[in-house]
Amino acid sequence: MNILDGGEGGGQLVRTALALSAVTGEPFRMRHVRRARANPGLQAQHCAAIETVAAVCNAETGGVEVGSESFTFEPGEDIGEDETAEDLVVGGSVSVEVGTAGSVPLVFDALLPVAVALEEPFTARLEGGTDAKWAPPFDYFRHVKLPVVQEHGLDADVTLSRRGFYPRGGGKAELTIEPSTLESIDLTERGDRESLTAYSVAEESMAEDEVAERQAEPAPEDADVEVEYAEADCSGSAFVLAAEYEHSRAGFAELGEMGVDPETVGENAVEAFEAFEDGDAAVDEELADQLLPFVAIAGGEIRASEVTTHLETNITILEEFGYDVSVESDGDTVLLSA
Ligand SMILES: Nc1ncnc2c1ncn2[C@@H]1O[C@H](COP(=O)(O)OP(=O)(O)OP(=O)(O)O)[C@@H](O)[C@H]1O
Repeated sequence: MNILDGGEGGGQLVRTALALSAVTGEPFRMRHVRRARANPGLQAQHCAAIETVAAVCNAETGGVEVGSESFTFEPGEDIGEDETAEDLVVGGSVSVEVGTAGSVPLVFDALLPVAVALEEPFTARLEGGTDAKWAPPFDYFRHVKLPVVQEHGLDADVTLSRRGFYPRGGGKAELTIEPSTLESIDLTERGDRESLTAYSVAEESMAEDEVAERQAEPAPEDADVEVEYAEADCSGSAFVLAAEYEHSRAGFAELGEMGVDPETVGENAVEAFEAFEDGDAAVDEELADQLLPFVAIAGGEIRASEVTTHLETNITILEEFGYDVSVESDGDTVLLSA
């Protein structure tokens, strides 16, 4: 069994380990889960990711509860003697409640790479936060990350039936992954920008104050603007600026917050977008760390703006599963290759 140390990073190490364990069939124990965080151990969102990925590969799990700093994950509980790792990953579906506003897109992140090991389609129905803090808002997942992996051969589809904001959550979304073969992920040049779309969403009671329109006000003039007011269990808002380039994509997301003007929410995302366009990275910082497991599995090269701690710690987990990802400085950018 692979013994992993989760102490140097956050929940992303849990998600990466789950995906790779399901893909390789290699069981693992993770110790010191989120040890340096103010609330160490597994949180509801991580337990939901474990439950979801366990369902797709028939895994036996141990120590999975909120606050636990050590857990085990063993794919293929019922595996027969003459079966191989590929037989572990089964099709079907699972319904999981993340609870309150725990992030649904982060649970999807853990499941998405497992498509490369599937024999039959698998659907995960999740309930929780669709637009939660410290996580990709739903429109980032749907309009930035998912298209990138789809363009590289991953067959998956997502639908949203209800938004869920902090603190109540209650959002509902479903991800279906199909058996897929990934192509090498080569994202080293952006090329010219082909489109820019601002997705601005707010809970319906905020329409009176035109929150979604005001978030989108600072968007560049050439951006298409999509404003949405959604029914949800509590108020909340999100803004995502999604850029599509000749060879790549990038997204810049902000959540609305009490005491912060909607215009400032939009401005923060626009500033991040402008800084990105001033540099030479091919993908935004968050996408770089989220694509790493795909680069490890399929090979390829990504040009990112810098080595974030998310990238560094994620690479250590990939290495534990036998994947080799190198990081090389190249002028003002870094090249991640496998
Ligand atoms: N604004 C954003 N846009 C896109 N992705 C984001 C954004 N904010 C965070 N993310 C992504 O969310 C993930 C957060 O991972 P991280 O390990 O920090 O979170 P976690 O599972 O909530 O655990 P922890 O609380 O331990 O940090 C990362 O993959 C990061 O790229």
